[in-house]
Amino acid sequence: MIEAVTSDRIRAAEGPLLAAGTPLMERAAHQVALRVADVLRARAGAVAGARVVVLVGAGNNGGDGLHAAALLARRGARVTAALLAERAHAGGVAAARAAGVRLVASPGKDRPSALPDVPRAAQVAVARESLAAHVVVDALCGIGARGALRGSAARVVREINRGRDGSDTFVVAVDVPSGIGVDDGVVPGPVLAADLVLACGGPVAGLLLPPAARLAPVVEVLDLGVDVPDPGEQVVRRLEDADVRALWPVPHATDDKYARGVVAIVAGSRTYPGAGVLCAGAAVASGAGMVRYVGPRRAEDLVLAAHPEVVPGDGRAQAWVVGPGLEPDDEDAERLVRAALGRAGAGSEAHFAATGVWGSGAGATDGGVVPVVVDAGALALLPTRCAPWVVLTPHAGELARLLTSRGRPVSRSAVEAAPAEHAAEAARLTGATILLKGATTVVVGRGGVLAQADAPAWLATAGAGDVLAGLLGTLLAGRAADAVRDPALVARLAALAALVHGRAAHDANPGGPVSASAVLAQLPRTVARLLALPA
Ligand SMILES: NC(=O)C1=CN([C@@H]2O[C@H](COP(=O)(O)OP(=O)(O)OC[C@H]3O[C@@H](n4cnc5c(N)ncnc54)[C@H](O)[C@@H]3O)[C@@H](O)[C@H]2O)[C@@H](O)CC1
Ligand SMILES: Nc1ncnc2c1ncn2[C@@H]1O[C@H](COP(=O)(O)OP(=O)(O)O)[C@@H](O)[C@H]1O
Ligand SMILES: [K+]
Repeated sequence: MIEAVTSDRIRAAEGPLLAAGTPLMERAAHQVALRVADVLRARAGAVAGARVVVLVGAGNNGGDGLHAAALLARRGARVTAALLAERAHAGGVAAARAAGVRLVASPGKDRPSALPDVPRAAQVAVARESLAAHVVVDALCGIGARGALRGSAARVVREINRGRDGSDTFVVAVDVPSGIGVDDGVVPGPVLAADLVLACGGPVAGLLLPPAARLAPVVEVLDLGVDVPDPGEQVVRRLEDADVRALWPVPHATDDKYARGVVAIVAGSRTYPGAGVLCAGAAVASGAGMVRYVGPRRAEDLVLAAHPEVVPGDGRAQAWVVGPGLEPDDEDAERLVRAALGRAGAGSEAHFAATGVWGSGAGATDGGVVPVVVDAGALALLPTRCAPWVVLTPHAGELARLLTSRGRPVSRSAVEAAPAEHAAEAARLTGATILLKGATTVVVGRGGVLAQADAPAWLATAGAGDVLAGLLGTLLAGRAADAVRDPALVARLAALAALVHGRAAHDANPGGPVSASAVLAQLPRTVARLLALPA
């Protein structure tokens, strides 16, 4: 599991070390130079003679970049450092100059009036040189960044981005891709997408959160000897493949189908029967003890034809999945959804306030409270407050509608610009655990925030969400008693579903298109592969 914290935690952890004179910048620069050298060897054959451009900002992030530039120049790389702010780290400039780094001082705020035409030309020259380099090091700003990139830095990044399509420039970002919201993952202006991020001491939350996460697909942590104390809930987590085994409900030798967990599904309609087929199929394929299906006759016939192990009709279950492919104004479906939501229990928060525990967990196996996954059409049927083992699985448009219906009018694009913030708002307003789908899926529940970026973009295809809902139903049914006792587990299981869903999409056809049915068919093998990994 990767844990990322807010930037103030990193600063607090670094403070005492810096006060004691620990050379953190030298350590960071040394490790950045080592990793850039690895990349240069892979891309240019050798460090000596390889071309590197370091984009340097005003603060210590720029200092890291300049010291790394000096180390690379001493190993024979041809390094240009472009100073793109009105000042630069003095020690770093001296080290770079002494090592033979070519320093390009962009005309910053202090110079434009003297040299009216040069700024633009200099910016274009730096961008051109960057696009021709073997590696560009982004050391414009790190955790000290506030708001969108400004000034020359912003203009050079825009210029590079304009030429980047079709160029194979490899960008190494020091600490973060400069200009992302380091704590909230927003992308308020131009940012250079990184191929590799070298996080100094520990990753900040913004690296894992959408939309910034897509600009930081590979994050490596540089060990600077900085110990970040337990951040409590001020943390963003990402499950990794090695976490699957500890969380997955693997059957015991003595289990029967009921002990393993029954999932009941209310999905599919006369108009959208396929949603029922995909959702029920995913619950079967991910290993439910038994799957029940309740829906209109045509959908039921199709579900049973595709998955004869599904049991038609209502009945006891350890988890419910409601909503995929339901039609609005279908009174039968609405009644079933409300009944399922009723089984999750609404008075749970009062119980928690009175006792300090969420539930006994007993209900999950004796017909009492059970987890419920609420997707698509059922999102409009929520009670005022939900228990945290109710998991809502909206995409951005559905979350916008949900928030708007609760008196927080917001557009889909606003949700997409700040997914974690809006998911947290929905969790506060409803009490439920929120799984907000997207290229990076964000889960907000008790115990904090998780962000998973495991899926190829090919997964953005009709029906993929129905598969995810069925898969999550199986996980919640398999661990229903634990989930009701410990709602932090609910959020982890939701993130686990997103991880396995994304991996199955990849495994089904690496690098190429996948259908929702192909993801479903791949689930058993992907689960087996992940369970075989060492924890
Ligand atoms: N605290 C430390 O001594 C260490 C810090 N390290 C590095 O130092 C970084 C933090 O350094 P700083 O606190 O100096 O801050 P940064 O270097 O991250 O950024 C602050 C500087 O960037 C400018 N800036 C802020 N927002 C900007 C924007 N939107 N557009 C353009 N310029 C902007 C500010 O004017 C300021 O000069 C870390 O991210 C890490 O890379 C590492 O060297 C390890 C040790
Ligand atoms: N760009 C993307 N990259 C990777 N996965 C994506 C991307 N966009 C969406 N997804 C995933 O694809 C699935 C789409 O689900 P959803 O929108 O509910 O589709 P449907 O309602 O048709 O089933 C979700 O799991 C989502 O996280
Ligand atoms: K940076």
